[in-house]
Amino acid sequence: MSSSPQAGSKPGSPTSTPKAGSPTGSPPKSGSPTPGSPKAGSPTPASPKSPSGKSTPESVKSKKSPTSQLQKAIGSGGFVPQVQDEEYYTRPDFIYGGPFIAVKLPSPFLDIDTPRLVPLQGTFRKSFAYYSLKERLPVILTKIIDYLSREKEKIIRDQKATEEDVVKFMREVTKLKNDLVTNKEYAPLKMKSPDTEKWNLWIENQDNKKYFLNNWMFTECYVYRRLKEGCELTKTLKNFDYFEEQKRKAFQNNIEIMCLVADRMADMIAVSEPNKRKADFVTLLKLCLWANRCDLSLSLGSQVDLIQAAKDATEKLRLNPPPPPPTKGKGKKGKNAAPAGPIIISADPFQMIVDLKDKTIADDSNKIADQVVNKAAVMMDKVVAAQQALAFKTQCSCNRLAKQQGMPICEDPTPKPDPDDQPLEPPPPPPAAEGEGGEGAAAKPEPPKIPCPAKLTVPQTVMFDIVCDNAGYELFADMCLAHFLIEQKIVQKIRFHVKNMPWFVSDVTVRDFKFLIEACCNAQFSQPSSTGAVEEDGTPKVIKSDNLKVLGEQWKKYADEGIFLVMDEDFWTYPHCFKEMKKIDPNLYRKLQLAVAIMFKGDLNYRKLMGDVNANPYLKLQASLQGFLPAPIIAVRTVKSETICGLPKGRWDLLNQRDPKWMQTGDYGVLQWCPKGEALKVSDRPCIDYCTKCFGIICPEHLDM
Ligand SMILES: O=P(O)(O)OC[C@@]1(O)O[C@H](CO)[C@@H](O)[C@@H]1O
Repeated sequence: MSSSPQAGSKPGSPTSTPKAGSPTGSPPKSGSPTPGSPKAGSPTPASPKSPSGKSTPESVKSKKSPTSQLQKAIGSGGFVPQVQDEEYYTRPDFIYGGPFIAVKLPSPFLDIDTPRLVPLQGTFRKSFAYYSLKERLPVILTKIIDYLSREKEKIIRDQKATEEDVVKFMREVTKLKNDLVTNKEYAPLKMKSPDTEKWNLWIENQDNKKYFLNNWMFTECYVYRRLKEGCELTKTLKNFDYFEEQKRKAFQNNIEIMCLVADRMADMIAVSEPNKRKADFVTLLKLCLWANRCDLSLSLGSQVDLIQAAKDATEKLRLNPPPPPPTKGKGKKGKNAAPAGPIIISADPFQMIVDLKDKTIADDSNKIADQVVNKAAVMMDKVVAAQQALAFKTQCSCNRLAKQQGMPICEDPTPKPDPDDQPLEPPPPPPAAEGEGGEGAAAKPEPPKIPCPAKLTVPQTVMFDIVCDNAGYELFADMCLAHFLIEQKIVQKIRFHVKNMPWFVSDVTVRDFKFLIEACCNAQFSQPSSTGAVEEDGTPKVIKSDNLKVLGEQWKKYADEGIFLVMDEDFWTYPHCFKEMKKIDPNLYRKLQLAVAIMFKGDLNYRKLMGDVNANPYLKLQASLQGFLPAPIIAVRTVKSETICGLPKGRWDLLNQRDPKWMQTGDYGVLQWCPKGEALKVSDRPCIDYCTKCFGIICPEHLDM
């Protein structure tokens, strides 16, 4: 039997998840034994090749014998189901009076790519989601188990942890991996943490609770949240970052590239005429784009060495040169021709930008540079005007707004002085200042003038936001852009949004942010160039970290002064796409509305912008955002999953013809711009601090707005 659906089977609606795999509509039953379940957790060497040429560990391969037994049972007509598919095919059913026999059930897995506008899911066996859940994520988990076992003593020493806790965490990861590869249902979180109830409710509300059969976004985020829970369940590993060692190595591996960039920064931040300033802005945007290749989750935790990667890419091009552009008409290159591309990819980060020009398949960088500068100038005028006119509304209205919303009014829990304890004689009034009322007039202390966040419609400073992706070189590149925007006086503050837990292997946490600044300050690198840079006399150039240290020192100052602000709001590690932010976290949405523009970095953020569906590649970015318009948006990402928008007509089809897996490699990039942002109005709900630090009298000061 073949489980492949009809080729032309209709995709679901953009919002509805297709009832995966159950043509009858009923969800497949679980709980029956899964033949040939892989032995979870056995740390494993790599083996079979993935679509992108990566290898898979032994422990996640389907075992030969059960699969071939199964193949016998179902006949050889269809594809051989993978381990986690099997329970749907052969559930032992008891026939009254007879033996247990295998019963064929319809498979929930479809042998197709993700249909257009349908959420990315492990259900679609030709998709990167399926491949990622089956091959990538188990390897990432196996590597944690390997690391815990290999470095146990060091972890105990560094984390001041007990051996018992390391073993406990290892067991949790092993169980998680086993649950994933055998496609179990999500287990609720057990450890009481501030977000536990929310997560358990979200799990409860999923139509399909199985790892492969629910939306890829939910499953992946859930796996990273469960990893964190593995640590929360211990006494001594609560703050342990199991990816930290990999992130630190990644920084070291790319230090030469960072030195090269730092050497150019002095020239870029110096006062310059508008054309040069624009060209530098564009260059830095592209640097940020290609730095997104340094993603340790795509490389399954293997180090991404950019110099080596450039050499590999050159070799790949040599073996598989791009076809020449079609000669249409007078031999002009058609607008949508498959890119011819260069034959050498330089390891020099600035040359790389030029070499990869044809791989930047949507490039709004010029528009971004122009419009961010213009919008920032307009905003600067408003901010200055509001400050001069003292136009910020400082009277707290939160009690009124709470009443209006039908919310309970919050009482200040700080104990009030007991009137019975008051001295009988009131203290004499302080002497009135000159000109301040008549004799005996008590000088009322002036309440501090703090703008009420619920009433802010103009930010207190001009801010540019970066929703960060990976630590190490990618964060370094983001900071270079931030530095440029500050030194060129385009904006006054940069808000870096990072994750509050170890996330997708290499995502930035607050600790990584601080580490990068410290590591730049302390860098001590001096080596002959490995990118082929030479002095005038032809001798290899010695690359040094002097300018990198200068950058580090400046960033430290910025961070101390609040000009660089790092924020790790919970929403970034929720399993939700951004179109849901306004409903789930209106305070964060409101904070973002105060930015002059928000740059979203990386593939995962891009997926969240697209609603994690296989988007229409020819629809404009603004329409693809499905209403998520807190401020003008810049999407910067190397393509590592099957969703994209805003391509010129025909481009997606051409790229697909050439290589159906082109969206999985990270070889292509987009720099896209949506200029529209929703205007910020006075809020109809109390401020973000209501009931914690604000009790309707004075709103606390906000440095992030
Ligand atoms: O966000 P990033 O670092 O650019 O990429 C993260 C990534 O490797 O992980 C995601 C999920 O596994 C994929 O979509 C993507 O390939």
